[in-house]
Amino acid sequence: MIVEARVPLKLTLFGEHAVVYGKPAIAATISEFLKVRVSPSEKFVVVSPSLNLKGVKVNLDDMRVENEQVSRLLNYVSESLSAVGDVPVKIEIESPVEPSVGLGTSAAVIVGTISAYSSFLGQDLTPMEIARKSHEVELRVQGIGSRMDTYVESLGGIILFNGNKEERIHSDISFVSGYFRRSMTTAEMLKKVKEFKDQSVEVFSKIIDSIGSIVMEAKEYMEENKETEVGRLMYVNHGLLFSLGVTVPEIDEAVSRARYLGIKGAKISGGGAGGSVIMTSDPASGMLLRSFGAYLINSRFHEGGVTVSKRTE
Ligand SMILES: Nc1ncnc2c1ncn2[C@@H]1O[C@H](COP(=O)(O)OP(=O)(O)OP(=O)(O)O)[C@@H](O)[C@H]1O
Ligand SMILES: C[C@@](O)(CCO)CC(=O)[O-]
Ligand SMILES: [Mg+2]
Repeated sequence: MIVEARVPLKLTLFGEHAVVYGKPAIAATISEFLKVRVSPSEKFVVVSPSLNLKGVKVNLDDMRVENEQVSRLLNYVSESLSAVGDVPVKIEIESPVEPSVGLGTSAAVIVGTISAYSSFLGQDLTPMEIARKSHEVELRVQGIGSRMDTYVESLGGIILFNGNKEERIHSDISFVSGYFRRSMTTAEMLKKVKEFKDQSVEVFSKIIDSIGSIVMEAKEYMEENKETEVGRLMYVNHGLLFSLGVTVPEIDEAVSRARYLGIKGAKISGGGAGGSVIMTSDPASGMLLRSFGAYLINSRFHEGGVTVSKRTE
């Protein structure tokens, strides 16, 4: 039997980083999907072409990979497998984007592996059970992190995370999005933000309080389809992420240029240090992102979360 999980990637519309410290945030699943296939095997095997591994040392006695960097990269997969079972399987991961681009690829690998492997073993988990298990794994691997990415990709939709509640939002506002290469992973950026917090407790607290206020205001405007107001808050949210040290020059320049060109809103999206940028939908948005060398993605909202299909060989 082969089991395939199809996981929508996500955009963070508002509130990244502040959400890790208990503030609200809004994330949405989009029409780009990472697939995880599980099939029978005598040993655990992981195949993931988009990881683009170079310079890997292999122990030829048992063909074991001996490389700390590789084991770190595969941590999300291996921890997800051990959270579910110990029957050896082959895992194939097919991603539409490069790893670590601010689109919740880490969460997608976890949600996909947990969904497909549990279904392969005959355990039928509900979307909420998948979300909870996936969050535990992401937190274990990263050390710091909120439930936002794993939950939104398990449950699907545009979701406001507020305290311990998830609230679905409906909005007709659409965004254009692209990504740049990143200089560090979300896990590394989360440590940097934590250092900021430890160095300037009061300033940090005011910044994340402001981000929290932006999120709650943006939620109302999103539901009322007020694009101009949503866009204005995107620029403010971006400015606060700049203050936290999460942005990079190419994204700051693209966001600043977007404002100069009259695009209603633009901001970085996700963990930062490069990664994704979102802009309100405007013919100039796609052109601008392309001119800065971003890879455009399909950011149309997708309603559903992870889905699983089974077929016999
Ligand atoms: N195709 C893949 N195959 C295997 N592992 C992957 C794949 N894509 C991502 N990963 C894992 O996820 C890690 C990237 O996670 P990271 O949180 O930095 O990026 P992201 O989830 O895309 O961004 P964000 O958290 O900001 O949304 C990689 O280092 C790797 O361990
Ligand atoms: C930066 C962050 O807020 C979003 C990453 O997609 C991290 C998290 O919520 O765990
Ligand atoms: Mg991630």
